[in-house]
Amino acid sequence: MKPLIIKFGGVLLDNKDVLSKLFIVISEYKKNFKRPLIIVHGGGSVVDALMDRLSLPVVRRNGLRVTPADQIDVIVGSLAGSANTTILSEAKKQQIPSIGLCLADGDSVKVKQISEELGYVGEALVGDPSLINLLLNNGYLPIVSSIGITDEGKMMNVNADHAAVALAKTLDADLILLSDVSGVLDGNKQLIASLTQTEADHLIAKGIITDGMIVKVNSAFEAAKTLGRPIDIASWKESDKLIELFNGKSGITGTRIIA
Ligand SMILES: Nc1ncnc2c1ncn2[C@@H]1O[C@H](COP(=O)(O)OP(=O)(O)O)[C@@H](O)[C@H]1O
Ligand SMILES: CC(=O)N[C@@H](CCC(=O)OP(=O)(O)O)C(=O)O
Repeated sequence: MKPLIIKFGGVLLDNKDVLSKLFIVISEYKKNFKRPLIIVHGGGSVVDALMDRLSLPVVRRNGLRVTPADQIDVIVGSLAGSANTTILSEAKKQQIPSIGLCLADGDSVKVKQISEELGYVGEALVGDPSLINLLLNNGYLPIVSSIGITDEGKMMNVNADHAAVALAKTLDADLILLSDVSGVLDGNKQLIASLTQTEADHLIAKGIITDGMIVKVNSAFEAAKTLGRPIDIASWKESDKLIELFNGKSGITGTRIIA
């Protein structure tokens, strides 16, 4: 059975109760279904809060955080440090054997600087599956932050949806993108059950899909095309539906992205 990557981030990391509930579901899933799981996480809102406390500016271009040299250390501390360890703590509470990693560990996802303008922001590329497969074969749950390192040894901030897609390609894994919304919403804030690239392009052009959701939808199409299967975007809030979602059942919840 293919491994499953569950990606989450955003305000979930500020919400310990919901994060705890999600880990109860993950623990149940691990006990009942022998499928290897991997978590990839972001934590953009945790970084935003830290930037605010440090009076550092937050600038995003096309959904990506501009990351100057004087911010990369605090972003690494926030994502690969506190966000990663917060998630690890929830796994430990559920007695799930787990390990905190970043994209550079085992060269699992390769990273290349995107442009001088964006600063220390990395493009996520297919890497080496060996380390994560070794951990999965030994029963560990890898919890991977979206911090990477270039071949030249520069730390990079990677959008966590991009990171999750690159890791899914590396491991030939299934992928679910969990967020703080029930899925992709239309102009009347109603959930869209499934989306093709043409429909999505139209909603982006009309300004109905904006900001981080543009990155998420485009990442999902990229993954769906390469992996040859649909990708679900759903909410981490709907814990009662997640097991079925993890098992690939359609029409349960969220938006199904179809290449
Ligand atoms: N059409 C849309 N449907 C749903 N969410 C949207 C849409 N357009 C923009 N968004 C915004 O995208 C956000 C999710 O993207 P993002 O904040 O990057 O999520 P995450 O942190 O989970 O990766 C939602 O909270 C919402 O504010
Ligand atoms: C380059 C870039 O934009 N990096 C993101 C990484 C975190 C992330 O993607 O977090 P979510 O999954 O919560 O959105 C950032 O700094 O916010």
